[in-house]
This record gives sequence, structure tokens and C-alpha cells, in this order.
Amino acid sequence: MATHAPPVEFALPQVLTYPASTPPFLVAQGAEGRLYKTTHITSSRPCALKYRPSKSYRHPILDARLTKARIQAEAKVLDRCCREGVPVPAVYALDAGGGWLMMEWVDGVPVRQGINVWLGERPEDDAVPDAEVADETPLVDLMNRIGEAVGALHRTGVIHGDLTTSNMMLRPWAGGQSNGVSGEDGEKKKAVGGDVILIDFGLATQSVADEDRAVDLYVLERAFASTHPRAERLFTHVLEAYKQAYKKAPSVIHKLEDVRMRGRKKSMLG
Ligand SMILES: Nc1ncnc2c1ncn2[C@@H]1O[C@H](COP(=O)(O)OP(=O)(O)OP(=O)(O)O)[C@@H](O)[C@H]1O
Repeated sequence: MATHAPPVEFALPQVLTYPASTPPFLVAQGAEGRLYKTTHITSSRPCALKYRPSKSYRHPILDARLTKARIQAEAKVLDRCCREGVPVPAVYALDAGGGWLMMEWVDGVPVRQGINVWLGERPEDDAVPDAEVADETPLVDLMNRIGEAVGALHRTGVIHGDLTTSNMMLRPWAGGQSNGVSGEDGEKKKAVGGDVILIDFGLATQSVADEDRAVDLYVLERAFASTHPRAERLFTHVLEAYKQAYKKAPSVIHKLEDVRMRGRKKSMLG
């Protein structure tokens, strides 16, 4: 946790300008918003504060309306997911008019990072030795946990809208999970261990249409293939676990075939 306030590059939302025991720490700066780490109620309770500053290029009334609607929509979806047991950060507080949403801090690293540690530096076209394939269980288990999380999400009628391995965090299990394996193998195993928590619901919508769910899966499939080409063949485990977690999955997977076909046609036409 930061002990000193970082240099203030941007105007802070008012809530972060009050005297607080924990100075806000800017974690991420995106096109639409900023993500700060700070604390909620007590200094030992870390939280994430998502702030959408006003956009000077938009008409002020439209801008205020849009920001408010987005913060409210994200909070509503997170709240719904939380109540239905989908692994997402809990909402602590919000001020939609002020453009911010405060939520539970998820300790850990993005799934993308964990998978990359597991895969190591091996060049993409390197043949995978059999022994290594035989010991892929921790990575396959992670694929299963991703499928379960997405299945739980779709079961509640929520479409994420931007499923990637950067929009999922790996919250480490207590004591790690290297199961006594030390050295490089232990580290790799630990890197893909932990609970999968879905984050960034800025583009989420509520829908019960198979088509929308299939597009959500397709976005993840494409993102996965381009981010982790050497693990692409393991994506089938995500879909298998999705089927186990969500009873209407077969019709979504069926739709996914159509969505893939459309995607292929589109890329052929350029
Ligand atoms: N609850 C959280 N706990 C810990 N880290 C988080 C949390 N939420 C987000 N982060 C970190 O901050 C980064 C940016 O968050 P997020 O993706 O939600 O913002 P964004 O991309 O700016 O949002 P949007 O796409 O809605 O504009 C994430 O990649 C993640 O590393």
C-alpha cells in the first residue's frame, strides 16, 4: 500500500481530496477513466475507486448524463452479480453525479499475467515437449475456473461486453498453491493459482439472449487466442467448464458457431 501520495497529475474527484489516512494511488489510467487504490472506512480496508472525469469535448449536460448513467449501470451490474454469487468485487459506495464508484480491492494479478508467467519465455513456434503437456493440470484448472466464472455471470443474465484475460484477476489462495513444489515449477504453479474475479463492467449489459452470450464468449475466445497463442488449444476447457456451470450453455455454444462463422466471413472480406 502506498505510504506517500504520488505526484498529483490529474485533478482528483472530491472524495479523494478529504484528509484520509491512505493517500490515493493511481493504478490505471484509461481512455474513459482512472482507477485509484485507497481505503474504505478503516485504513486496513483497501478499495478501488473508479473515477470517470468529465470530458471537455462533450456537451456538459450530455457528459454529466452519460457519466452518471455509466457509473449507475456498472454499480447495478456489480451489485446484481455479487448477490447472485458471481465472483466480482463488492460495491462499497458510489456518487454517480460525482463520477465515481468505490469497490472492493482485489489483491492479485490479472489472469493474463499469471498465464504468461506459466507459459514462460518459450518462443511461440517451439514444440511443446510431452512431459510438459502431461503437467498442464494447473493451467487447465485455471481454464476451468474461467469457464465457471463466465458461466455464473451468464446465468445471472449479465453480459460483460469486454471479456479478456486482463479483465479477470487471480486472487491468490491462502498459502499459495505450489503444493510443496519449490523452485521454478512451484512459482509457475503459484502464478496460475487463485480465485478468478471478473472486473471492469464498464461495458456490461443485462440480457438473456443466447446471441449476446455467444458474442461475449467469442470476444473472450478471440482475445485469448491473440494474447496467449501458445495456450489457444486449451480454450476448449473454458467452454467445457462453462457448460458445466450453466445449464443453458449448449444453445449458447451452438450460437457461438454462427458468431464464429460470421467473424471468419468478415475477416475474409477484410
Ligand atoms: N477492484 C479492483 N481491485 C484491484 N484492481 C483493480 C480493480 N478494478 C480494476 N483494477 C485494476 O485497474 C485496471 C483498470 O480497471 P478497469 O479495467 O475497471 O478500468 P478501465 O479499463 O479504465 O474501465 P473502462 O473500460 O470501464 O473505462 C485493471 O486492469 C486492474 O489492473
